Amino acid sequence: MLATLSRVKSPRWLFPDILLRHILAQEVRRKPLSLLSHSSSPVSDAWRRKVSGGIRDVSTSGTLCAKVRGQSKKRELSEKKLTRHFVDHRRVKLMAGSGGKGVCSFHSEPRKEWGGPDGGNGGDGGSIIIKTNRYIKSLAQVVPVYKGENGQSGGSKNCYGRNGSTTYIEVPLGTVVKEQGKTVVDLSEHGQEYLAVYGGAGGKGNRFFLSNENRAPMTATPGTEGQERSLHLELRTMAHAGLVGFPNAGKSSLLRAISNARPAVAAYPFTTLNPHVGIVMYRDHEQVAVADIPGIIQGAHLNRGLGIAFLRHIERCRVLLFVLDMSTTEPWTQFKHLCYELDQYEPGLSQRPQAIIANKMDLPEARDKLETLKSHVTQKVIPVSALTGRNTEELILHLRELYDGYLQGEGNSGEGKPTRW
Ligand SMILES: Nc1nc2c(ncn2[C@@H]2O[C@H](COP(=O)(O)OP(=O)(O)OP(=O)(O)O)[C@@H](O)[C@H]2O)c(=O)[nH]1
Ligand SMILES: [Mg+2]
Repeated sequence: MLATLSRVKSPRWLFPDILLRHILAQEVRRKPLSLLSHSSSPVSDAWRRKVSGGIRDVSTSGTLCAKVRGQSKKRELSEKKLTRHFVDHRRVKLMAGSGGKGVCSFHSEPRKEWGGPDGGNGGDGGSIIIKTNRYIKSLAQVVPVYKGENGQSGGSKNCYGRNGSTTYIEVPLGTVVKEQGKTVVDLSEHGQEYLAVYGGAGGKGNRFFLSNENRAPMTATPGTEGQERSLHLELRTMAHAGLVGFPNAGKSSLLRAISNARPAVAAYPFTTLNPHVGIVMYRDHEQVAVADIPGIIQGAHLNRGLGIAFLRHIERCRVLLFVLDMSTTEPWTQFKHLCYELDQYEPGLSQRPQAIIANKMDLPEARDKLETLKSHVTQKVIPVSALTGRNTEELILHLRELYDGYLQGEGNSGEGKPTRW
């Protein structure tokens, strides 16, 4: 091709650059690199360098030219970072928009002496609505103060002011709205709305006051102030089952073993600082949500350790899985302490349908204690090893039994029913 070009001695400018680049690229692909460098082509080296500027001589394959990207897998947030992102309670001040003021004006037109009143009403202030969204997982995006949009003032020529638009505060499923310590509403369904503050009514223009007695009213009223409220939003994680245990008992390891959740695991207490929810999948497509919460210690209700405030996250769990570390001296005492702390948070909380998970059964010291533990408790004890995954099937099956029992029993009453995931 290049030979042809040289033979006809066509001036370079006859070929647009783009065409020449294409021709040279074809040539480059066809010839081996060694030949290209010693090519006897009449095309000058400088020109060749120019037209092949954008062409890679060595590789013309798309894969090698492509930008090298890192793995597309989303990086997991560390527990410390997650603590910054995961906010489970917020105090908010809500101020609805005020109504726009009504206007006093009279129609004026040439040769129309008595036009009459034509002042329009003001628009209503915007209300503020709290709405649940299942795709939001924390209250982090909720800001401390919300101010609704004010209604616009009315105008002359009977123009009404525009209403202030409604402000929506999106919150996760399971948000409880409290005012002065009392629960106002429990938002547990996707798309559920709670009208928290009403916008003020728009004022009336003087046209509104026109009557047979008063043909030229001068009265126009200002809009009323929007409602104001201080509310406390509290998130209670929605899960069917909750893992309860002392720090280091292996709750997070267990959740990793039975579900797709990836909470951090480490050999020191209080690794988990935020609740994590994992979904256990069954063959019939049933899904059971299991929540891993921070560890509880003896005296947690006196604010020892991390306290028990995070127990709000298992308040909605209908099934409790007590995870005991079988390598400790007296796992059954741990169980008693756990029940006591739960009852301190909410009397009767420890009485929910439950099972005891005897974890770390791979350790030799654990095996001897299993029978003693069984003799101390009446509940079903499931020996497992979260580390090796041994006997987790029994746990998964028993969890399903507890879940089905809940669905047939009190679950059908509807009250406090956790969402299906
Ligand atoms: N040998 C053995 N070690 C385990 C087992 N399960 C968990 N561990 C270890 O116990 C340590 C604590 O495990 P975690 O899953 O972080 O415990 P946790 O209960 O979530 O702890 P906190 O988040 O602090 O409450 C880790 O070093 C785990 O590797 C088990 O079945 N066998
Ligand atoms: Mg943990």
